[in-house]
Amino acid sequence: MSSLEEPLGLENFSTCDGAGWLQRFSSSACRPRSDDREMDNYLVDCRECSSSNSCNEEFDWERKSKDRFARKSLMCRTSSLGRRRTTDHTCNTWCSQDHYNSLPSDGIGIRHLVDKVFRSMPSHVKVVEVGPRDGLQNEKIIIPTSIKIELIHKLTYTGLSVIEATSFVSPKWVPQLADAKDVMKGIPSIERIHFPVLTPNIKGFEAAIAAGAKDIAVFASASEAFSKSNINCSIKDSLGRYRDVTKAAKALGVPVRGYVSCVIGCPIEGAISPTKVAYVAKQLFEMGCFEISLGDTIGVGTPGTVIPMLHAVMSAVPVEKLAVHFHDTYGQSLPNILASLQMGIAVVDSSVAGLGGCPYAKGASGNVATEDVVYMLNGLGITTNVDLTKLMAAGDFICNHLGRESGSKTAVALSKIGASLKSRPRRFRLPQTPSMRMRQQQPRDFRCYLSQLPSDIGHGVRDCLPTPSLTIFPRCSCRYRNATTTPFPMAQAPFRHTNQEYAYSNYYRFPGEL
Ligand SMILES: CC(C)(COP(=O)([O-])OP(=O)([O-])OC[C@H]1O[C@@H](n2cnc3c(N)ncnc32)[C@H](O)[C@@H]1OP(=O)([O-])[O-])[C@@H](O)C(=O)NCCC(=O)NCCSC(=O)C[C@@](C)(O)CC(=O)[O-]
Repeated sequence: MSSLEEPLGLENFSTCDGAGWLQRFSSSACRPRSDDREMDNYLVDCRECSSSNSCNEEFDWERKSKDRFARKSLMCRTSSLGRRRTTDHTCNTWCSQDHYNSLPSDGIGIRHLVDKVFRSMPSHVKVVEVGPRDGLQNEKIIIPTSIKIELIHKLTYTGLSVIEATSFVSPKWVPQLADAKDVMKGIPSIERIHFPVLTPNIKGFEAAIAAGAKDIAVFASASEAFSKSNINCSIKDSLGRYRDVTKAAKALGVPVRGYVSCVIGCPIEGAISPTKVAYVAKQLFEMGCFEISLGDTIGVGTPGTVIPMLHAVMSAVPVEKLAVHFHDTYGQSLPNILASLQMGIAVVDSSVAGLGGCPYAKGASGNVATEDVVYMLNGLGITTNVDLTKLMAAGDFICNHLGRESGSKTAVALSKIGASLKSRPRRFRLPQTPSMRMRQQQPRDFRCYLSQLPSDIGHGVRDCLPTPSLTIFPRCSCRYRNATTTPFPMAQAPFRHTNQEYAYSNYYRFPGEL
């Protein structure tokens, strides 16, 4: 038995039916037993401590940070209009990275406080967007290729550096992604963004390369039963196939990402041993995958089961090569991500608007929503380079098409706040000039300004450069014309509330005469 296969003592989960289902994945076995005196004493101590004055010192930092927070939001609500940031930004203030850059005056920032509590958190997290692939693969009604391409385009404006585009799998198995080749044709060529595609075998790999893929991913499972139902072969056979794929990819200099699915539980087998996960992850890593994404495919994990799994995998694969991929079936994704970050993981997979589910994992809900991940990371002062407003616009787009509400709590909450702010009278004064006209003589500034506009509108205007003019009229309506004065289709549409604010806050920053 190799060291990888040595038991960690966690694989003896009992298998049970019905109500026992949840227990199969819980870590209740790790909780203190009621007869554990030491633990009882500890709990009593904590309770006393939290209600006694003697502990004031320990909790002082917490109170101070609350005070600062309250002061800051008050400042935001009352600050005058001549400043760069407009006042009415309650929701933006909460969720933007800027909030964490403007630290409290005594120099102790939120990031510092976060560091004190969560010691080994990364300062930057790479968010891997899997919405166009994992998010859409389970949709029953076939989504037009043009919509998939448009979604990818919208995601490219958000700052994401990895957007998983599609899969080159059998169309009989996943009909939704039968248009993989056509999707690839519509993907923009942007240096800084990677668009990996899933390939289950050498046939898929060849098709992906022929379609122009520059990054690929292979997907194995830690569950024997799931491997058979998902890719119709055993774990051993799948690893054999992936060796061929990684070899072929290496010859072409194509980077390969490896997935391990069912890292906590399997819809057929139940709980999965961390040692099995570590074994499959190690195999993928050794065959040349540059990153291993650990997928809780059916979303049954909690920090209590995720931590031991990560612990086992980290003994086989360096932590900087690991990513986590959570589905949100039981609402545990964010705590699981937080636990993973604390263990040093700095790559998180997620899906815009929480789209998703695996066709071969019944009951698996969507991936954790990218908006929720970015909101949490912003809150922790961890950078992602992802623009939440643009992300929400991409989420709105696909949700409108699918005719359903976003699966992101952040997106739902922020759009509700946006809607209620819209109905309130505006607090800020408009600029002195009744209209601002930016002409071509300032092409650089103009472009810079446009790049800050909401992506769908900014993109359209950029298309008609170098001869556009842009006029922002009071009352926050925005119109575009090109040189031939053809009205731009988006021109008539007034900005949505959040976008209005966005445009105005940037207006104050815009250099040059207006
Ligand atoms: C692996 C196979 C192809 C085996 O499928 P199979 O039926 O065993 O394969 P086969 O070799 O017997 O071929 C059957 C037919 O499929 C064709 N074929 C064979 N390969 C390909 C290919 N690459 N692309 C297109 N066509 C292909 C092949 O040419 C043949 O066509 P026919 O002669 O009948 O006309 C199939 O089982 C399959 O496509 N499975 C993919 C299922 C899938 O995509 N599942 C969702 C992935 S999500 C996941 O795994 C979890 C993850 C990654 O998201 C992480 C997480 O959430 O935790």
